[in-house]
Amino acid sequence: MKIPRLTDTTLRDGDHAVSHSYTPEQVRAIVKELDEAGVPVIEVSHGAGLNGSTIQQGFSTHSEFDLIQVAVETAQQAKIASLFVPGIGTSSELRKAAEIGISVIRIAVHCTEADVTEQYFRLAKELGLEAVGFLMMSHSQPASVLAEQAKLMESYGADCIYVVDSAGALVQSGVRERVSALKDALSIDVGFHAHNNLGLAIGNTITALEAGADQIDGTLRGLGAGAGNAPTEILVAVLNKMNVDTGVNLAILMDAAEEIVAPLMKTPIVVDRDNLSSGYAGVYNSFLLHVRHAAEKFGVGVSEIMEELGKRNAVAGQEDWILDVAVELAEKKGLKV
Ligand SMILES: C[C@H](O)CC(=O)C(=O)O
Ligand SMILES: [Mn+2]
Repeated sequence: MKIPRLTDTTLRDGDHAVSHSYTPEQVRAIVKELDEAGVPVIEVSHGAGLNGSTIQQGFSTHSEFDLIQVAVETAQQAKIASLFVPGIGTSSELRKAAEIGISVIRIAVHCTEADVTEQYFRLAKELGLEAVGFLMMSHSQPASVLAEQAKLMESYGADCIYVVDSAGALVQSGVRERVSALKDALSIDVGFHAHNNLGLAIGNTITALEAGADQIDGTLRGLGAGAGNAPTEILVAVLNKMNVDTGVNLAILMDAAEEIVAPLMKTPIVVDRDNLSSGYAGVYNSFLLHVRHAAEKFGVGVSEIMEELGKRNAVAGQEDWILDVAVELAEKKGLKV
């Protein structure tokens, strides 16, 4: 197995889990440790990507550009990345992040919408950025469709394409099929981004590497949307045991996870009924907190809402469906709405 490039997204995927409340001091502390540990890429931005601080996606406590600035100033060796979702972010935010000093932009779309990314890949290359394609909700399409979408992004100038298990819905055979299909179709790197809704984030990430993935994601303590991601410190420990030396210092990661990130978590990230029902139904992890609020407001179950959203194949940007489903379920039960 080749040595993968590791991206830590505690300060982006984890932003969902802390309800977009990261402070400059927290960003400085986490970047310092990840950088000293030798993590090559650190992703920092609103959980929904640049310009994500909105009523729909959740307002940030601090300007993401201030947080990105802190990260760029703190990192000595690590590249700083940001996420970009067309339709949430615009070219001006992409330019601003490049001016601040990010080196990598990860352009994320639903896995059938690659065609809307062309202008942003072109702009990213014009700005001298490494450009990574993020095919979100990759469980929802067969490997052949993902390969077609990935080839489109490659033609636009992408340097790597990720299979993104946004719902944590993939089992290992599904990971293997998708990563292998992209490896066969592309001449650029392939990555994998896991969520842990079925308790498979580590296993799926190792399966992705065995299928040829070149890049993988993790978050300290697994701090990410919903059921969280593959914990970076566990990934490095497992890879060490497999004699795959990422060059990342495990002890520093373990201390950072234990002493900096864990205290930020209001509740530990576990695969509870909410997260399991979400992954089982194939619902986007960043819907979780919105679904919990709607379930409480209308007196219906989280898992009931998740099951219905899964049936409707809700995708990023359709957070408004959460309220519709909650109201319909409450009305069916004869509850006051
Ligand atoms: C915008 C999403 O949070 C990107 C991501 O991390 C995922 O789809 O998973
Ligand atoms: Mn994610």
